[in-house]
Amino acid sequence: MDWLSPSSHPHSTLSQLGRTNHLTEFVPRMNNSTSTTSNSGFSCNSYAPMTPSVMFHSMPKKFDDQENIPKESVAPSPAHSSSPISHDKQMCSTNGTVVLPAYQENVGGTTYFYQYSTPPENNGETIPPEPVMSTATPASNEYVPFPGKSESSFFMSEELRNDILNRNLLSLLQPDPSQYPDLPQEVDSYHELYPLEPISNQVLHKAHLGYQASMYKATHIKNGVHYCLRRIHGFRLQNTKFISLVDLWKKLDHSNIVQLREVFTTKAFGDNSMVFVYSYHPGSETLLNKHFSIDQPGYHDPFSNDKSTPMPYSYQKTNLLRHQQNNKLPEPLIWNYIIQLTSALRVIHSNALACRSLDPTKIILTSKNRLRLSCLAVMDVVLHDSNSSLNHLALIHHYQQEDLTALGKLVLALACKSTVAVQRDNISTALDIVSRTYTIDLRNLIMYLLTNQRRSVTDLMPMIGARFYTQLDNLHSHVETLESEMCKEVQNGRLFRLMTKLAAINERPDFNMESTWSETGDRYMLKLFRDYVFHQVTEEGQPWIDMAHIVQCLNKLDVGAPEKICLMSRDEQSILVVSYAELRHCLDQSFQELSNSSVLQHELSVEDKI
Ligand SMILES: Nc1ncnc2c1ncn2[C@@H]1O[C@H](COP(=O)(O)OP(=O)(O)OP(=O)(O)O)[C@@H](O)[C@H]1O
Repeated sequence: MDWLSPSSHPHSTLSQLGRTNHLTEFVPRMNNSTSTTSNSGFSCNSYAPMTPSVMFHSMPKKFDDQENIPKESVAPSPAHSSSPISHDKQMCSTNGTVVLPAYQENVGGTTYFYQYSTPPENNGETIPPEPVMSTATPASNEYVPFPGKSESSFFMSEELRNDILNRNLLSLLQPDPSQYPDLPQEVDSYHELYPLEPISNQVLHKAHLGYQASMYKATHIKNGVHYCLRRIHGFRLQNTKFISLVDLWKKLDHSNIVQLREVFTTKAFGDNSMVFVYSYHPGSETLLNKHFSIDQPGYHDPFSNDKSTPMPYSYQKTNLLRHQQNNKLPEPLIWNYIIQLTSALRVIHSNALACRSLDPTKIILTSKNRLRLSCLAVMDVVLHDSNSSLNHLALIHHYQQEDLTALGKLVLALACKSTVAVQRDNISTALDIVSRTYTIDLRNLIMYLLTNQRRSVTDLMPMIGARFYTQLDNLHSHVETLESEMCKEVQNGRLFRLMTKLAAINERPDFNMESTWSETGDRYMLKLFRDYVFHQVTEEGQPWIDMAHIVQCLNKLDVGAPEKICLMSRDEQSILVVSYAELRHCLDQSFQELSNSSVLQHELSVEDKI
């Protein structure tokens, strides 16, 4: 550490400086003498008297950027003289680094210490004070802000950020007790139930299961993780033979499947309910809602024409085709869904299970068209037929074939943007429309799935063909984008830890009953550094906030760069020339001191290691 003091005697030691009347604010640590051995090769204790009116500005560019050095600060003046400290051409080496000789300059009573950025070429005694204000690293290391650099480039993209924040928000939603007075406080190991859809009072609302069902977000009491509960109302358990199937489902972990966590019965809702617990994917919407919802502006099912005004068939078909041309889903999106659906079915079928609920209401989508099957195991439990004469394997094969038929209908419905298109009467028209508006491959896939022959999900792979590569490529690109976004946040996390340490130390009112702890020694330097980083002002005294400066300084502190900066006390009575390496050392020591005394010592020391 090199430091300049306005009113101390040259060549006095640090301890002497600590005692000087003019330096009431700054009390350097005695044991800093080793760390203050400057690796610049000149005496860290050198200083010269100056008047408080020294032309020092805390604007970093004035010290970092030679181009921007204020002329009045360095221009020769009557009070301006320079005197080399070291005329020795031989360079000093500290900690293995070669350091250049330094010289000092007196500007208006303040002594500045400079270091040559290149070795002096002449053998002369006096080294001219040419590269002025170079107290630090070579200019090539300097941050030069370029106009196009916006603050957002320090953080993840707005779109991704909003997506994550939105999902966090949804995860944290709490129910309003007055709105849902009947909701139990606790259901088995879960609490904070929040309905994911309006609770219907119509008993047969969920007729496809034969039972009423409702969905809730809930929090696990012990681990705080959010889950999705699917409650089947009024379900009386007849036997427990399905348990082996539930165990198989629980083991199924796949990116296109909402994982089943557990199944239990409960009377917490005031009836006999069966509850299926799944992973929670905030912000999901069903495939039905996304592509077939009449709530969407401009959507109407082209196949559901007004039966009261019958029209000629040819007219209907022309209308359908016209509608299709304007509203059809892009074919790559349909193949994207097909790949994800077949991927899920493939893993389900290969585990001797069947989905049995391949329906647009039971497929959920999250951002970037991520698709998941969301209602697995429910059919196996609710419609479990323990008296069936067919053996289990034969039943599963039968259900798997039904899955493939359901897949064919689903793809046809997507291609026609109509759930009515898959009704028996409409299928041939729908297929005709698909042939006219999509590739033959899509039609062949649908035809294959809707035939009565024995089919297998693996047979679909050749039909998908090279589209797998496109999908894979898109995924890789997406992963790379996310990784680069994450990189920024990793850097931000690193700086956050650094700032946490700084904030824990700076202006600490008392530590171990020592009221001046944070105002003295290492901590005082850190306080001045905090001002240097965050409290810059312009010459007119206006706040000067530059994210690039803040990030750059913190990064240099983090790596302990050898570069030196000038820190000035607020009363302009003390100026320190100190390297980031020394500041880093101060930070580590001070934080160590704090964490050693902390009641949460363990956590802090873990944090410190990061
Ligand atoms: N695992 C999950 N995580 C988050 N949200 C989910 C999850 N599963 C379903 N949802 C959401 O819960 C809501 C209700 O889902 P559900 O499966 O009951 O669909 P639905 O359209 O209401 O079907 P139904 O016609 O059977 O009522 C939907 O908005 C869906 O997006």
